[in-house]
Amino acid sequence: MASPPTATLPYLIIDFDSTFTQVEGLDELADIALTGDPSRERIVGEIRALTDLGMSGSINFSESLRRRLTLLPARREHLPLLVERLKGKVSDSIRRNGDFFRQFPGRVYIVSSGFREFIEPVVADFGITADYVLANTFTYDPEGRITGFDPENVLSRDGGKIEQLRRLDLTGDVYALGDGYTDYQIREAGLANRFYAFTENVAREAVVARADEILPSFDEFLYQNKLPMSLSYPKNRIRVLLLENVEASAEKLFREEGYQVEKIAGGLDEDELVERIQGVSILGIRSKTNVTQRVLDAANRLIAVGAFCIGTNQIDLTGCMKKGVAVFNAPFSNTRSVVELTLAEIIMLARRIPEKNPKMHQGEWDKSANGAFEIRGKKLGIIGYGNIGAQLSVVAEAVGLQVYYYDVAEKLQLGNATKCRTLDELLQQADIVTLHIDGRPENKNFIGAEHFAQMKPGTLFINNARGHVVDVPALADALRSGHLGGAAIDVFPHEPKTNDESFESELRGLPNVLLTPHIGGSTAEAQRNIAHFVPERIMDYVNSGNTQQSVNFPNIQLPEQQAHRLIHIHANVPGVLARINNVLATRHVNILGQYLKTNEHIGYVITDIDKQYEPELIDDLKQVEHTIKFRVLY
Ligand SMILES: NC(=O)C1=CN([C@@H]2O[C@H](COP(=O)(O)OP(=O)(O)OC[C@H]3O[C@@H](n4cnc5c(N)ncnc54)[C@H](O)[C@@H]3O)[C@@H](O)[C@H]2O)C=CC1
Ligand SMILES: O=C(O)CCC(=O)C(=O)O
Repeated sequence: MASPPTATLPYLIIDFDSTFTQVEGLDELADIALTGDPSRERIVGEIRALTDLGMSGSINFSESLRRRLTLLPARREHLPLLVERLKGKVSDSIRRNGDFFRQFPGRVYIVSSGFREFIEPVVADFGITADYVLANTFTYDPEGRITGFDPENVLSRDGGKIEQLRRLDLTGDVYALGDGYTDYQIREAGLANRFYAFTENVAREAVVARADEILPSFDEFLYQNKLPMSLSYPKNRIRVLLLENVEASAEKLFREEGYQVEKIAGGLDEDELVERIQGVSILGIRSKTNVTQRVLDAANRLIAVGAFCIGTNQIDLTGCMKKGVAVFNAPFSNTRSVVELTLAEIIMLARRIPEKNPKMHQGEWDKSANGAFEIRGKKLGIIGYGNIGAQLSVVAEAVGLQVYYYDVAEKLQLGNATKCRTLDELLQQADIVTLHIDGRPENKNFIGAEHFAQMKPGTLFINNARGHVVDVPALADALRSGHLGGAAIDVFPHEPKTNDESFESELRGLPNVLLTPHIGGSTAEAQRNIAHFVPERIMDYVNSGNTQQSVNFPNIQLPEQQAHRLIHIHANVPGVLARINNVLATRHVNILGQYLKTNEHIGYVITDIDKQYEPELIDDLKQVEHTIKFRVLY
């Protein structure tokens, strides 16, 4: 059996407000009762502040409760609405582990200073019956208005939870879980062996400081106590490191799933990353951080790298693969942004705006048509007809450019675009040359002096792809000599790691040259798209093993998981699958489904098996020769 033993569960005393649910019941009740009332925000705010003072131990609990209820204009008919709302706000990790509560009837008590009227129906969905809910009760006037609380109920008093626990007189181990000071007091009074500060929704300093353990999620409690849980590993133990100012929603998405996230504004150089990578399971970068073999050697827990951009040339993809690290990028999230910038640059260069704009700022009025032309009917040469090149082709035709393109790969010709069989053919006829090739190492200095020489005099040149694909000194020469009519460059072989570093390049100060700080993909839309796309791919990989869209792993889109899933990454040598299946057969494991895909370096096998298996199976599988990484998903 994979599931740990269940007999020895201690009694769990779990708080309700901000622990079982994400919110405080009375705050929500006030919010419902005051719908449409102009003073709603103020009163709810005052109630929240009083809740906080009571929970952190700053004022007496009974005073906090009394003052809140005085402010609360709620009625009996608001309660069903509150229950509905609270059912949707059960803490994520509690909801995830609903089966745990159903498995242990009689061992879990909800002890709360909140009110039975809304607690009972919420916890009933988890198999916790009314007998195991210890909470306050409201009092009402004849019209159904809530007037206060039953003063006879022990939980309405200061020290109420302690007294309630005394009366319960539980024998054996008792663990208290909650976010409030009164939950800690149960332990302080010697009525619980341990107090766990539950911080998934709120972390109160005074409470956390006194806890035996801090629980960022209920998964962590189950994991620490070797109790059956819905996840194979608590997410709060998985560290995510996000560099280079990745847009905020990425952090939010990871945090919502319970991951531990650290963010750094700039990029890190190799030495810095080597130091920071220890213990990190998921690394998020953009174009400036290099994931080298040295970084991979220092990475002891890395399972995935997210490139929050298109390019992945900054990552040693093969090195990652051989270490069982899956890499994901956002292959089209900023495509349109680069296309729009390129089109704008074509027009700006054609009108010599890079020269005219600074003059205007210096008070110089230089009205002339010299060297300025319309783009209509001009020949645009696109080198690299991938996602960006092809989309630019469509947009450029719409504004009257004649498109010529060159690509090493066979590409679908869009609209009226003309395919060039060789690079020379394109260079010799284009009025504007724009680069959209990828940054693979073989493309280093792809465009050099001999290519600039082949371009027509006055050609405009654009590089929004990667800095190292152009020989920059040769470009500077071609601009200085006046052979090129202008250039727009967004990417450079050496880019500052942060906005605090200065930008050095021999392109600075050259005429009709538009320089931008690698902002082709830096739009709100692109960053938002990327910040969703990449975390979703990575979390799907962590949760289900799905490698669809990975840039270095064999792509497998897996069906929904059946029972337990074994994820095995191994060196692609003959016989590994046979060995895996041999182990499964020897341990009499029933296979429900199996999926295998390989590439030149690794094999990726996913096996769905019945939940019932001997725990030794896992060690056996880890020991299969040529295993790189192995994990189990529940
Ligand atoms: N400036 C910025 O902020 C951004 C830059 N980029 C860069 O733009 C470039 C293009 O991106 P996508 O179109 O999404 O990539 P893609 O992979 O879809 O297209 C690249 C195309 O270039 C072709 N190619 C590669 N080497 C070539 C060569 N030597 N000669 C001719 N064709 C060659 C490939 O066959 C492919 O069709 C990448 O380098 C990417 O990193 C992407 C997004 C933002
Ligand atoms: O915005 C970034 O960080 C990099 C954009 C880029 O070059 C890419 O997506 O490949």
